[in-house]
Amino acid sequence: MISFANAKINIGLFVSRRREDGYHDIETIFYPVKMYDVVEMHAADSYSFETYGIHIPERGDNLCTKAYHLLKSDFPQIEPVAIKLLKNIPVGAGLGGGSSDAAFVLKALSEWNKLNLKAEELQKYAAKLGADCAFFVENKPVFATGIGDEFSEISLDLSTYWIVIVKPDIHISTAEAYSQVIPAAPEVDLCRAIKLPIQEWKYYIKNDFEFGIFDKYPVIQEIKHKLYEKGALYASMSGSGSAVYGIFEEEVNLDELEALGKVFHPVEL
Ligand SMILES: C[C@](O)(CO)[C@H](O)COP(=O)(O)OP(=O)(O)OC[C@H]1O[C@@H](n2ccc(N)nc2=O)[C@H](O)[C@@H]1O
Ligand SMILES: Nc1ncnc2c1ncn2[C@@H]1O[C@H](COP(=O)(O)OP(=O)(O)OP(=O)(O)O)[C@@H](O)[C@H]1O
Repeated sequence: MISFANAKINIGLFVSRRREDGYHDIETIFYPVKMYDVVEMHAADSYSFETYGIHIPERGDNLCTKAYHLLKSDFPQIEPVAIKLLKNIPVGAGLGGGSSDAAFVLKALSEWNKLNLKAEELQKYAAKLGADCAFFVENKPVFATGIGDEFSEISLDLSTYWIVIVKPDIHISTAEAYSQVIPAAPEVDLCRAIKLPIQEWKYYIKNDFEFGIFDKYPVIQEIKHKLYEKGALYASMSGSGSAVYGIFEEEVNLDELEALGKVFHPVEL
């Protein structure tokens, strides 16, 4: 079984409160983008996991492996599988790649083993693997609250725009990024702001991580400025960075940006 695990961008991100458990309450909009990791699953005698493509810095088990064991602990009937992951989504980028891989493993295991798990059940498992992970179960544009795992659907379609993602050679740890934000009540109602024309978003929709991250890594801010110079209607860092996206009315030449980071053009498969 092959799954194509897509990335996400955050449109606006307010960090409102530090919780007792060390996590933070946030308000953000998650929007799926057409940039994919490939997760291949084969029947096997015992569980195994291999990665190809972009190198993933080791930090314990891969999220795909954690997803497999998490579901297997509740459903012992799950057959062993060999998972091969082709990693294309940059890591430490704020694009949610690892979370997406894990969510797609949960969905594939449920389907393959005919567990018939509903979206809400899969979301509960996903939330145990990472705050971002639950979003990828339904994978639709949503307004997210809580630690980023409570959703209300929104109507937002950017399919007629040209989205570009620029990833500088900087790996940002999500935990470290959160530790440097001072939480504050959101200044703006994101659900209302998102209904404004896109060229007005820049006046209202901001990402609270940008302030601290731009200070530490000025090149990320430079990328954002360049995207505006090139005509972006809206540009922002995604999640805790380091990737920055731009939303354009139409395709433009961004060769100049290659000097600052790798330029990705999300496309239909
Ligand atoms: C920055 C975002 O990408 C925005 O969508 C997410 O909030 C990050 O979600 P994620 O990568 O799935 O995060 P996790 O793997 O669950 O957590 C990594 C670390 O980030 C911090 N963290 C994460 C999410 C959150 N709402 N508050 C936090 O403080 C915690 O220190 C946690 O130990
Ligand atoms: N399948 C995976 N893909 C990517 N990273 C993984 C995976 N499994 C485990 N990880 C670990 O997660 C780390 C990346 O997580 P991190 O939250 O910092 O960044 P991210 O990929 O940009 O995601 P996010 O958008 O959630 O911030 C990696 O350094 C790696 O140690």
